[in-house]
Amino acid sequence: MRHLPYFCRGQVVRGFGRGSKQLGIPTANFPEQVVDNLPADVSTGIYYGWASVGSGDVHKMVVSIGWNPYYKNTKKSMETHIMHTFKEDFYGEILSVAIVGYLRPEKNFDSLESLISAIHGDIEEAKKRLDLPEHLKLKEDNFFRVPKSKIMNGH
Ligand SMILES: Cc1cc2nc3c(=O)[nH]c(=O)nc-3n(C[C@H](O)[C@H](O)[C@H](O)COP(=O)(O)O)c2cc1C
Ligand SMILES: Nc1ncnc2c1ncn2[C@@H]1O[C@H](COP(=O)(O)OP(=O)(O)O)[C@@H](O)[C@H]1O
Ligand SMILES: [Mg+2]
Repeated sequence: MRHLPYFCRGQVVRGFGRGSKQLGIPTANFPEQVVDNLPADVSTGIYYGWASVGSGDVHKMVVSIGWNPYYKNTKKSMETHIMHTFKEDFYGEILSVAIVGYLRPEKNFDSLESLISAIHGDIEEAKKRLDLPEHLKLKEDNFFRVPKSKIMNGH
């Protein structure tokens, strides 16, 4: 993982519509170009880090990169679940993410319930690890400040 932390930004697009919301775990999907531009050594798997929507606050996140073996996708995807309750959907907005650590490879599961509980496990582990000082400092990275400073609002 030579490339971590890895910073990237992109527009939130519609996913495969399988409704991860039905699992209680919505994931904001990046467009194909963002996924195709990932460095070769950012392998598929489950990662954690920080994310912000537009010029909003920076929150903890988990991100899944790969082919979702449980669903046997044919196209590689990069999907971010943000540990925050948003008032509404944010399709079309710019999502900024800083991937700071790796959790595990993508896996297949015998049931939807076991996929869901694995993801909940990832979320808990990510929350813990992101409280480490080495990770907390990335929350304050200038990467997350740039979009804010560009918004002039007439002043
Ligand atoms: C933290 C996290 C871990 C995940 N792990 C796996 C996994 O191990 N195997 C898998 O097939 N899908 C995994 N997924 C992806 C889900 O299957 C995916 O979110 C679901 O297919 C819904 O996608 P949608 O955005 O197209 O609705 C993971 C997603 C997240 C957020
Ligand atoms: N905490 C959150 N993390 C990620 N996306 C969220 C969150 N809350 C609301 N959303 C919205 O839910 C959408 C993703 O839901 P999902 O069921 O995965 O649909 P899709 O298949 O279109 O990606 C995101 O694009 C975003 O607009
Ligand atoms: Mg999604």
